[in-house]
Amino acid sequence: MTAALEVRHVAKRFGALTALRDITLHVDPGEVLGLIGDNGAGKSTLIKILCGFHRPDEGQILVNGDEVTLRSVDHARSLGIDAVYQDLALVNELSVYHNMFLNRELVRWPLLNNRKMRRRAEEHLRDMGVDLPDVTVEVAKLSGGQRQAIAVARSVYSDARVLLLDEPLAAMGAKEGTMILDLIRDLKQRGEVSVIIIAHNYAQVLDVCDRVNLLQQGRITFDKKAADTSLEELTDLVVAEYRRRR
Ligand SMILES: Nc1ncnc2c1ncn2[C@@H]1O[C@H](COP(=O)(O)OP(=O)(O)OP(=O)(O)O)[C@@H](O)[C@H]1O
Repeated sequence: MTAALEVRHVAKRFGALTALRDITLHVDPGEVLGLIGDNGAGKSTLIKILCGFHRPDEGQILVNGDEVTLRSVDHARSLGIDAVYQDLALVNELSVYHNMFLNRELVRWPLLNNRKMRRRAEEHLRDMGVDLPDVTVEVAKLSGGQRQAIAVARSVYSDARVLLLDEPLAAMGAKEGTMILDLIRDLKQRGEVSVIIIAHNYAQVLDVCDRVNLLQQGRITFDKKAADTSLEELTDLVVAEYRRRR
């Protein structure tokens, strides 16, 4: 199977600091890959390379088997790679549905076609199982989990083929976390989108991911199917690493 996104021997340095050394990984079409690792292991740097924000110093990136140079976040997006960061890039003062259509508003000349955008946003969010009573409400009034869900839904709506989620469950309550996990499960069931997800809660990672990669000091040191590993194994690996570094 040709990977939806593949990384070969990628290295990234920030001055004297080597953040990524020799990263090789892939995510298959429709697969959910969990990326775990200690603080400072390089997870966010890798995601930022994959979404076109940072340029790697070495190595190749392949999208559907074709080597690409990701020139910018917009360029990566045009190739179907979209990242949802912790700060989300939603506009707090705008409504849910305006955020869903940010930069690609539906227009009925000379005005925005608000009715149509509202209806489409409602349909899409309902279709994705995102539970929101009112899409006209300002994003600022929503919870972190609801905002995260909207950001993910917006990326999927924009035809993303590979979704990069940097700690989507961080600082979230149980109910909100469940909504995001359900959303990811739903995406997985449809098999339309590949997901790379950074998370610190290994139980959730095992619950929602097909495969897990561990990043340690800028290297991938572990690659197993979720079904072939366990919470104990993942915890032991990270604890061993922590002990080694102390
Ligand atoms: N823009 C930057 N300039 C300089 N150093 C950076 C930059 N971004 C990241 N680093 C360094 O690169 C290393 C990897 O950082 P990164 O944020 O990728 O780790 P991480 O695994 O995502 O950690 P965390 O789980 O704490 O978010 C760290 O030592 C960090 O200080």
